[in-house]
Amino acid sequence: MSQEIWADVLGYVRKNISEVEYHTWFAPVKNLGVQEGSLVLGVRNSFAQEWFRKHYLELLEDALRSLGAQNPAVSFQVLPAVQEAMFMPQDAPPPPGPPPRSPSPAPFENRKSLNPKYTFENFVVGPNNNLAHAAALAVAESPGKAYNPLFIYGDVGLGKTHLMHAVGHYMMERFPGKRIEYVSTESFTNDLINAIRDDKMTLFRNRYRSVDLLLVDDIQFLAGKERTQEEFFHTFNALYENHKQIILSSDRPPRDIQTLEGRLRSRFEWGLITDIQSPEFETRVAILKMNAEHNRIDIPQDVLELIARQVTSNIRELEGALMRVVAFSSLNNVPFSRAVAAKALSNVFTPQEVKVEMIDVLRQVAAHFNMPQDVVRGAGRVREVVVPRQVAMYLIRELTSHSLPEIGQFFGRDHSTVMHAVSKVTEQMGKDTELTASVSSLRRRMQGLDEEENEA
Ligand SMILES: Nc1ncnc2c1ncn2[C@@H]1O[C@H](COP(=O)(O)OP(=O)(O)OP(=O)(O)O)[C@@H](O)[C@H]1O
Repeated sequence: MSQEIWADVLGYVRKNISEVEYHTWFAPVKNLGVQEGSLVLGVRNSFAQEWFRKHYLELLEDALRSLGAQNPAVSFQVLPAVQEAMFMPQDAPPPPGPPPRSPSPAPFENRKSLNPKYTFENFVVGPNNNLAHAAALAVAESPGKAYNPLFIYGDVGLGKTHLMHAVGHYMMERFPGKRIEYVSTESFTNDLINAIRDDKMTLFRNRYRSVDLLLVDDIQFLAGKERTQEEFFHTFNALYENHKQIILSSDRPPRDIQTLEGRLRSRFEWGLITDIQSPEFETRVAILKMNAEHNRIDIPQDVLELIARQVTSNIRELEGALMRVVAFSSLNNVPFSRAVAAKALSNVFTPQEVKVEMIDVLRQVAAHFNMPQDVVRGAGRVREVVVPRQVAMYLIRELTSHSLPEIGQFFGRDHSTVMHAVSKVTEQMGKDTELTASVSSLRRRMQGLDEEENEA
């Protein structure tokens, strides 16, 4: 997780200093993770340590602030000499900026590889995308036979590229040795331009016409490019006639792509056209959950739900929001809660008022005292149970607007029991240090970071 934070920090730094400075100082830094809210950076020697403290501390703190850290803290550690000697560039997190290019024969600089994350296993199926998913799976199982071409369209960030790559991965596993080419329409166009310029058209044609699976992203960008359309038309025909699979993605259906030649449009309609819509709430939560599990982040369901309510249309943004919340909580060293999530996202989205519910309080109190919720809410009369129950009643009274009888009902008691609990805890506050600490930490947790929120 701290790798994401570090990548964001580097992105920020890079925008604010020269390239030379960046490569001299920042490229060799090793991210040692976030410890107690402080970003720990490994540097090569004590000279570098001093230099960072003097020249870059503020910049790094600003970078953390931009990620939501309230009291940004950065510390430096000199790496042991051995580690330094072994400290090869590949140890460093991927630098921000364009992704490294995979080796490709000149003049085709634009060959892209499949993203390892974009597999069928990592794709959450919901009512918004189940047809596209089923079609992609069918194509992966019988390439060139099920639907050819498969045309997937939908708005930005909804999983079109993910599905295309999933077919690629599936085919690679099932049919090793098959040639798979993934290209954006822009890259296809650039390759064509380069091939024409360098007189390498035969190479270009061989490359695209000899594949078993051709994945072309953002085909809407063919609009208005006559020469590219012409070339793509021949590529398409060559592959189609040889029963090779073609999958195209676009932000709109073929009929809405302006200035697309009729013969291409009709070919795009030969196979199956399927769309992906914005995910509904449950699918968004499922996507967040899967993401969290993948990154081994233990984040409560209600926090995921809050994030899913904030970001409704674009899955890339949804994932970004989760990362923001995770970064925020780790940089400020506070546990996840709905209030923390709302705070982390308040710069990006309209702040949501987070109302504390009785059930939230019960859940947190039960977790704090390491006890099942039913027991806290139940009828037990031993002290181990009575204290947490009284604390829960006290905090509900303080943090929600429920009346005494309502709270009583929630616990299956009458209002006088609640009143007694509230005065009992009030009386003990300040005297019983353990209880005081428990109440304060629970309050903090439910209210977000600090007391000032109580007044808000
Ligand atoms: N159903 C899903 N389950 C899990 N992750 C998903 C799903 N749909 C999309 N994503 C994730 O959302 C992000 C954006 O998806 P992707 O890049 O495939 O979108 P796109 O539709 O191709 O967008 P663009 O039009 O910008 O190219 C990716 O990280 C992808 O893994």
